[in-house]
Amino acid sequence: LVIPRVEQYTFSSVTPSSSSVLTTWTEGEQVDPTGRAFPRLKNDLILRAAKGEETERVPVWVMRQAGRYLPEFRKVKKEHEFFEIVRTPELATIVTLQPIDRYNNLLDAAIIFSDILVVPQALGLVVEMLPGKGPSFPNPLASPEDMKRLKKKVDVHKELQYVFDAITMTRHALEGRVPLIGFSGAPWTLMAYMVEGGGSKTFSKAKAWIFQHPKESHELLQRITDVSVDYLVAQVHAGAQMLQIFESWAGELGPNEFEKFSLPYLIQIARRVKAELGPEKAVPMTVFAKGAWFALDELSDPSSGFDVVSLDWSHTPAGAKGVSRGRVTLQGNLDPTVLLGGEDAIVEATEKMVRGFFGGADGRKKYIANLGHGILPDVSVDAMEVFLKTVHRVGREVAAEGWSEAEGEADM
Ligand SMILES: Cc1c2[nH]c(c1CCC(=O)O)Cc1[nH]c(c(CCC(=O)O)c1C)Cc1[nH]c(c(CCC(=O)O)c1C)Cc1[nH]c(c(C)c1CCC(=O)O)C2
Repeated sequence: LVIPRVEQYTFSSVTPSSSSVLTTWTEGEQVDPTGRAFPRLKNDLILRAAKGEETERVPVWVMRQAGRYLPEFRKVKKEHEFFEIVRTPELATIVTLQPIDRYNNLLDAAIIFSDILVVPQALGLVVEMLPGKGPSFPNPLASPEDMKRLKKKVDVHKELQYVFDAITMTRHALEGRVPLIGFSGAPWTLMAYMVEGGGSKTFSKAKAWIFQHPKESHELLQRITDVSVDYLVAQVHAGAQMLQIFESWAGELGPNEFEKFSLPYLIQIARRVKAELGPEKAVPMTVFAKGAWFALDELSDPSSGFDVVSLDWSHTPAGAKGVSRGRVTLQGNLDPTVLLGGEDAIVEATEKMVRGFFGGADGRKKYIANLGHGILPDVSVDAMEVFLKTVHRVGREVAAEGWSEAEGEADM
């Protein structure tokens, strides 16, 4: 692996976008919950892209970047169970840093190693991670009656302090190399797991709930929302510099049901988290509503409260930009299986994507490269490197072309 030299990013060459919504980002010194100063951030590229500012290249990170495709992760997994890693701040820190260390200077963000299912656990449900099978709830919510089993009041500091400790520890260990992303599952996706008891082909149990028991479904979604707001706010206090909400099963709902059972809770989360943090502490928020191509217009509306919309691979860059109309930063959206296609396929698809989202008259801003869903376990570490390097190269090329075009115009 060739490790590039440390780059310095200038703050002065960019002008803040007038369309950056709702928040300001604290650029001064930030302290952890004990009052100890966090290391100064050396690479704020992704935060500037989220704010809508022009960037000199394209920031990039990858969903599930700390995961089974990494041999160093599999090594940790041999000795420790999944939720043991999640609950042990030292282990979560080590694993979060693995891709950052391996792809030194190629990744522009770290995402805290945890899982969306810690919130159902905090609500009182048992969740196991079965090797090779994924998450499993021994006692899912079979009917609305079962909601009695959920904790009425959840103190996130009592139930999930290990996540906050992992965030604080990781933020120190990162030494300001890249920002740290916190996350949570969106209410519908968590409800789907809580009712189905695990993954599902049809989600027929969870979907039957929303049609048979709409009132109780809203009650459940609201309870998950309330915990999620506290959970996300506390992640920022612990040191998270950006937040992503994973609505992984959005596409299981049609547009009408998404409108009722997903979107209102996503918006509520973004608005309440920002209101509770206030303008001084608010951080950029990303929504990933997988499969909800029909909701891009609404999610791009500044009133939704999101700064970044993460796209799956069902969008073309031109199509997504046409609908989103520069109101938010777009993130995504390479089909994760392209990384199984070999170097030529990766370079070609990545180049097309980066030029599509970052190029053009309105380009050089509002774009963060990522995959359209998590990286697959059978991707090689070299394929990941090809993807990251291609994003860097093409992003710089597009930015340079843009600047010379602008100079050309000024000459005329
Ligand atoms: C739906 C969902 C889950 N978890 C998550 C989502 C939303 C994102 C998405 O849609 O992929 C989110 C998640 N899960 C994990 C992270 C860590 C941070 C990262 O590197 O992105 C994040 C952000 C670790 C993990 N979460 C899980 C692993 C694999 C654990 C193992 O080694 O067996 C990791 C690294 C397990 C998990 N956890 C979950 C499933 C369905 C599975 C099993 C399938 C799989 O392995 O991908 C629930």
